Amino acid sequence: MTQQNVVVSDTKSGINRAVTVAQKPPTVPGGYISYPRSRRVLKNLENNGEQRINAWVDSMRASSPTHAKSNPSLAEEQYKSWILRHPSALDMFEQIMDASKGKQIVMFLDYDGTLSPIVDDPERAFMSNSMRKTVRKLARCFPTAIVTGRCRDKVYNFVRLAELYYAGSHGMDIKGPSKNSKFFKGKKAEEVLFQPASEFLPMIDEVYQQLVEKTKSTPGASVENNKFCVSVHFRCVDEKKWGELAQHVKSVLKEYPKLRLTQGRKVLEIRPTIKWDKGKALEFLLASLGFANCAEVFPIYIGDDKTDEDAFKKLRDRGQGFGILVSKFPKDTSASYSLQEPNEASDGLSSAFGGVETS
Ligand SMILES: O=P(O)(O)OC[C@H]1O[C@H](O[C@H]2O[C@H](CO)[C@@H](O)[C@H](O)[C@H]2O)[C@H](O)[C@@H](O)[C@@H]1O
Repeated sequence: MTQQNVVVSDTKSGINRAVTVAQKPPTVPGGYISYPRSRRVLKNLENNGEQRINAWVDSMRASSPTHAKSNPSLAEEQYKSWILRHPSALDMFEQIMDASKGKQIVMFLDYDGTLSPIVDDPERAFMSNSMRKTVRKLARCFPTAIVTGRCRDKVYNFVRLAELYYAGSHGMDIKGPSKNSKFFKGKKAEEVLFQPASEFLPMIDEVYQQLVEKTKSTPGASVENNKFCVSVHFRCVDEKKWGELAQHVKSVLKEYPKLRLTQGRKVLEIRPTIKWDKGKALEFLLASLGFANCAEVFPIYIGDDKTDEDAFKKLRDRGQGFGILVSKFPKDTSASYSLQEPNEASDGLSSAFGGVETS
């Protein structure tokens, strides 16, 4: 990423600033466990071509709950051993609170699959009122950010809380709350707008149009324009057609070496090749809040899919705070803890932080 691509009102936040590891992760059972992660970034399609697309389709099949259900006893065994390594955040509440004592908690929340349940129609992934209440409560206590693959405006329309930070398009579109946020008053934090991929906008629009055209012939496929990235949805496509749809995506992308593919839940996401992801967005937001080199911060990131792993990993590398993966099924993850579903996340957050005194 070059300096001229950056639009940032907080020049002190240091996008490229090194962050020191100031503290060890909490030593509770199931704390940071290092797992070899399957490669999820399908980069440079021209070179990696066929095999990678096939590997992605295979991995999507393998991680589909339908396949887990085909061998329930094996699935149960695997889950038991996984949950020992990634215990429920609800059960570990006291340990988590102990580890965060005396530190400033900063909350990072993914949207789809974390704050809202996964549904077939991405336009109808609404957040419940009780979840909104919980997030509002959280934001009164801690700086809170939504970090999502969605376009920032769209996710704002779902969440409708002005007091939050929003990092849309996988962190390529970050906007902070207005200056009257309580976390700005007399503090180091500054208002922020950050769009490191703005030069890609025309290219993304072009690719979006082409993908819409190319995928028309695949029943159930849909394409979503997330401003700095594009999602091609597989959820409503017959599994037998996944390979074909992935080939369509590949055929469009081969003309755009400056774009790359990542994988989410039954979705392929097309985004600029800049070195930016949810982990970098987390780091950027911490720096914007004045916590770049601070040992007294305790970031908590809750997310459900592969793109959230960059943030989980960032926390592990910083040795601060922890990640919570929302999943009913065992997944290779750098998160420390787990929650089963968005409802659990709502209940957990509400009971965990509902009574916490604001600083
Ligand atoms: O980073 P996230 O907030 O998790 O966003 C990632 C993608 O989420 C959305 O897709 C997912 O949720 C849809 C609605 O429940 C579901 O239909 C789809 O299968 C999931 O992949 C969103 O529509 C995508 O654009 C985001 O990239």
